[in-house]
Amino acid sequence: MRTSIVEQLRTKELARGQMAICSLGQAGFILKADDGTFAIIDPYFSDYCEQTIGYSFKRLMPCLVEPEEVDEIGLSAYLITHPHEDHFDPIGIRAMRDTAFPFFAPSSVVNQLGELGIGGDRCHPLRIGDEASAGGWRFEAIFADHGELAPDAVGFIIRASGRTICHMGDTCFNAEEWAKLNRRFDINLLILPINGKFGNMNEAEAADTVALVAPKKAIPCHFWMLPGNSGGDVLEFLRLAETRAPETDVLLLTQGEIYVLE
Ligand SMILES: Nc1ccn([C@@H]2O[C@@H]3COP(=O)(O)O[C@H]3[C@H]2O)c(=O)n1
Repeated sequence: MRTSIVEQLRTKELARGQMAICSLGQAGFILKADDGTFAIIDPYFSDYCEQTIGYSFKRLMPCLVEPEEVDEIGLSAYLITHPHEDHFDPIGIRAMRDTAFPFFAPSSVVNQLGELGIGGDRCHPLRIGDEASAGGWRFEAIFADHGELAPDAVGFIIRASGRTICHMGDTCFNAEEWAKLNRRFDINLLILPINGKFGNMNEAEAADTVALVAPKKAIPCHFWMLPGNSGGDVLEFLRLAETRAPETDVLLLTQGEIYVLE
């Protein structure tokens, strides 16, 4: 029998300075730090999008990690970039039994967490520029522009194991803001959308983003999950990013793949 992804992550030995990154599909990732602690960002566990929007948002890839399995690893933090169904999954959150970890998210999400009965003491509303921490993890909410669809959307700088990750959330292209990220942070890994839908960057804009932010490594996301809201030509992204950002190592993760960031 195949070892579950959560068990693979739980037993993964990390040397000092390493961080494990596991893609859950769409914009979801589980992160493990070198002290053995975990954070999760934007996991889409259920079929909530299909239930609320219809078949154009039916998930094409099965859920690889159940919320109940995430309970077993004892999260340090749960991050949500904005309230859309494929990033903030109330079915998945309701299924979790672990009530010890805090949520970090924009106010619109925190309000909805309240409606799910998740108390204010566990919820930390963040606006662009706000910083927070949980155990050995440090977070900063950064610029994202998802337009009127999600006016308080954010991205996140995530720090642990001495590494700096940037998850851009859902956002359009903004050269000025990306140059600011480059000036402010030495980013080990950039995670960015390439789907080109609902205002998000497409593959060419995402490749330009990698060039402007100049991270050491980059991973595309938001493709191959929901027919109406994934997309983006991933091969074209890889080709363009390799040409336009030759200093950056651009990686393609399968859903469920665990990558160890050095
Ligand atoms: N018919 C639709 C189409 C889209 N949507 C939501 O719009 C969001 C745009 O960006 P996203 O965050 O990737 O998720 C989309 C849907 O939640 C929606 O709620 N109904």
